[in-house]
Amino acid sequence: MSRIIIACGGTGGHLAPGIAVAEVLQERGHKCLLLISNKQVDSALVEKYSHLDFIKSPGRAFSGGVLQRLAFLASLFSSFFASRRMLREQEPDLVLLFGGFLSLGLGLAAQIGGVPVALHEANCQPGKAVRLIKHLSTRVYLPDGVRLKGVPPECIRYYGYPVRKEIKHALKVDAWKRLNIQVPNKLLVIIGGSQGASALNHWVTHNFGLLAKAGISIYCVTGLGNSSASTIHEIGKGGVDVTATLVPFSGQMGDVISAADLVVSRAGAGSIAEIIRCRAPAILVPYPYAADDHQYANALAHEQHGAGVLLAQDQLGDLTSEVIDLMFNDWLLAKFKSNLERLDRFESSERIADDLIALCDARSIANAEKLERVT
Ligand SMILES: CC(=O)N[C@H]1[C@@H](OP(=O)(O)OP(=O)(O)OC[C@H]2O[C@@H](n3ccc(=O)[nH]c3=O)[C@H](O)[C@@H]2O)O[C@H](CO)[C@@H](O)[C@@H]1O
Repeated sequence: MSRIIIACGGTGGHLAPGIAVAEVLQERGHKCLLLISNKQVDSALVEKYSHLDFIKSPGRAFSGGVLQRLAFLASLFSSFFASRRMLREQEPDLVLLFGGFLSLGLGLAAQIGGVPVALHEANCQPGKAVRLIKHLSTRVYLPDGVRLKGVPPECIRYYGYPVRKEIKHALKVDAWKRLNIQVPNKLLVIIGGSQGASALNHWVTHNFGLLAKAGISIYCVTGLGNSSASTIHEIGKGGVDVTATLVPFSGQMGDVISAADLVVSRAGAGSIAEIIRCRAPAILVPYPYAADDHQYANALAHEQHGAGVLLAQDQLGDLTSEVIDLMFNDWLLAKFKSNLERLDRFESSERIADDLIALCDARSIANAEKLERVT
């Protein structure tokens, strides 16, 4: 049995793949400890995974002015020393880092403590933490076609984004039933990533009247703290009741995405991988302030694969007509769906888990041989 510490908190896009890999490792008899942050979104996401072990760690993102940067450095120190203590107590065979601020302290502590580091980058434009830790890593998992300067090719694996096993493509009617919604004609699903997207939420409230007249119901995941759960009613064609359901957070993202005829989403790597898994044609609106514009790179790759459409946030004025055009274009939707099927990396979690186990085994063998030579 190997012991692996997984740093994956801070945002849903890091935490969800950490959970996906931990579940496979645990099923295979290995022990995982998942490092998460104090953020509300982490607590909401882990709620239903009581069979996994989570531990909260201090840490904050590298951003803002001089004071925030000093606070970041202070939190990096405290996370580094907390990680050193944890490594001594847990004696892991390996640490797996999903990027973000929680990865830095643990990555440095692991490197100094002689514990192998594996690193997963989800985005088509690698993030700061990943660029800093890449030199410490024995293994780096990258999205297809992405290069990371300075990492030897033998350390790189292209295994895709691990999607949690409960996120599955479901029949629309079954998903509607489980979400407890009535859809008289078509359903548009809006997802703003794990934090929600206020620009998309505003677009929903200002455009629902028009969409309802075109026969389009809405299910919108607004983000924690952005609104309370509510349902808005409009009268659609033929006097039917058309609804917009708003929920701040969902623990059923597989059903939410599968329920859609069309999705409008931010372009986080996690949402895109789940949109692919659930075969949902999507219009992606990248968050324009994401570090190094990585969401634009993610959305562009998705569009170039013929699996959806990229719409910049400064073109939100065109979104309503885009939605209405695409929603009733069965030919294009079918084309997107067949390309989505082609893009699915079904076995990402399993391949990463197998590879991590092989790395742990190789380390045990090397350690045993070293011990034999000494004695
Ligand atoms: C603003 C920003 O910089 N976001 C980044 C963040 O993603 P962020 O966490 O914003 O979003 P992602 O789309 O990558 O992932 C969201 C994850 O949260 C889950 N979820 C979301 C809402 C909800 O109500 N319930 C729920 O379970 C989704 O199912 C998914 O697994 O990390 C990703 C991975 O590095 C990046 O690609 C994103 O660009």
